[in-house]
Amino acid sequence: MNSLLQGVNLYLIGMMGSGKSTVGRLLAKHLGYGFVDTDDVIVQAAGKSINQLFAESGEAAFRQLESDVLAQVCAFTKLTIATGGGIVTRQENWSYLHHGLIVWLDAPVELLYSRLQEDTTRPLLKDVDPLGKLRSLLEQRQPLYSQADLQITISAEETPEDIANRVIAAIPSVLKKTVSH
Ligand SMILES: Nc1ncnc2c1ncn2[C@@H]1O[C@H](COP(=O)(O)OP(=O)(O)O)[C@@H](O)[C@H]1O
Ligand SMILES: O=C(O)C1=C[C@@H](OP(=O)(O)O)[C@@H](O)[C@H](O)C1
Repeated sequence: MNSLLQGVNLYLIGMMGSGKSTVGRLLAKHLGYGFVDTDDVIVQAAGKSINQLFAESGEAAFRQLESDVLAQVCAFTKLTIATGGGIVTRQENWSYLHHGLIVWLDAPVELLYSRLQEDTTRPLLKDVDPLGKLRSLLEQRQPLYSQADLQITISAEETPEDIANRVIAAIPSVLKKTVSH
């Protein structure tokens, strides 16, 4: 385990497609941590896909489930947690996120779009203009994502392993900052 983190959870935030689940799994392995994807927990608990939940119960109901899952996950330590892209939009979620170290995977919308073009599992992208939708979501959420402890700006050339290594390398500097505040 990364002794500097001392079991503190790592929360990955960022837009859909930024790589939270992919990089999160690698980070968990590197840190000797468990891995949780809040979307997966919601799907398992509800017995429905995210698309079904949005269609049948609406986004507000999904957001409530998301907050419930986050609250439960926070009770554990030694976890890397890939959150859903919209988790930052509820103020109450921030008190949970701040239990751990918050890492923002910041990827350009064009890269998100290229990764999610063929994807049918993100209900918010079922839009006549999915690229425009990604742009407007990022514009709304950027001030929220920027409240993360650590911002990792991602380029198209980087592999998930490169990004995970960069997060690990940056952790000591963030911990120092947190202590000196
Ligand atoms: N660094 C990367 N390079 C290439 N493809 C990636 C990278 N990170 C993620 N992907 C791909 O992009 C898509 C979205 O990644 P995912 O981890 O599900 O993002 P998120 O959890 O943030 O929505 C997946 O198909 C994944 O394989
Ligand atoms: O950005 C969002 O509001 C959402 C992102 C998705 O998670 P990922 O960021 O893991 O794709 C999922 O929670 C849902 O489709 C809503």
